[in-house]
Amino acid sequence: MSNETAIRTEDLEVTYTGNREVTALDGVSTEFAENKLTAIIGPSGCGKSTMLKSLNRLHEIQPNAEISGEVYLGDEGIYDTDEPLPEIRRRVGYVPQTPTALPLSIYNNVAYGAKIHGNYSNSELDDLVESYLRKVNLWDEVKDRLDDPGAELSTGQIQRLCLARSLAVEPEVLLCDEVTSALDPISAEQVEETLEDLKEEYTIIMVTHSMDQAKRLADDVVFLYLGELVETNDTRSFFENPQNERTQEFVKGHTAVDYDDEPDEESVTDEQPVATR
Ligand SMILES: Nc1ncnc2c1ncn2[C@@H]1O[C@H](COP(=O)(O)OP(=O)(O)OP(=O)(O)O)[C@@H](O)[C@H]1O
Repeated sequence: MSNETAIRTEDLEVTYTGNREVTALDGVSTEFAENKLTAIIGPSGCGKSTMLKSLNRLHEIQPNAEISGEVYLGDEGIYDTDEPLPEIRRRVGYVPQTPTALPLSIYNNVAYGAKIHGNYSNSELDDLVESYLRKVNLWDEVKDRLDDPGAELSTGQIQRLCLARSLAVEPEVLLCDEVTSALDPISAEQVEETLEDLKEEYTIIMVTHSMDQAKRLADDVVFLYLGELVETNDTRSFFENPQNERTQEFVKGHTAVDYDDEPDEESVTDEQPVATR
């Protein structure tokens, strides 16, 4: 992974306190390359969502989360900083698993963040909305109904609308949290195609439960197990030549699909083991 680093973690540790204390991330140091798509994978409960959310301090919404270590966006720490939290979250956007349209028109769903963060004329906003809807391959489907409520779109269209809304505030990094798992297969494929296009231009970090999706989409892979970083590599090396024994065991159940091939329904298994402590 020799590319420029967009964002990196240093000794990142997240503990959830409460009745049962859980160390969800245990001193993870890793880096995410610029203008690449990196998949965070691992068994259920291994800390994938915690890792993703700590990259823009979203886990702080949970009052029982304690964090140490640092996340560097370029050279700047996002924890030890005077930068306002909304600005950090603009710079590192987040697209959740469940697509939700704001209770606004399709147009204003895209323009919403830009209106808050920028100072655009009406015609500039028109151009911005069109360009981001085009980027997520949604423009042709909605150009004649921009004033309709965003919520009237299909779930898959709403997920692409959410991507457009996140991109319209010009983030440096985009976090995608299982963004296709709530979608039907056709919508999921459309969102995958959109991510495929976007990764040429954006730094995308994606949590996925699907090994096959990671193989299809990701340039690099980060593998977590019980809160620890086990292995990170470019996707082909990771799946074809895993170095760590735990990685070898993890990918063993998913090696029936050829790296470059489309998934074959009979051979695909997206089931993942559950990590045991
Ligand atoms: N708010 C919370 N309070 C207590 N424990 C939590 C909380 N959120 C997550 N955890 C625990 O932290 C660990 C990591 O959870 P996390 O959701 O990051 O894992 P994950 O790999 O994304 O899981 P999954 O694949 O099932 O979505 C798990 O043991 C989980 O039970």
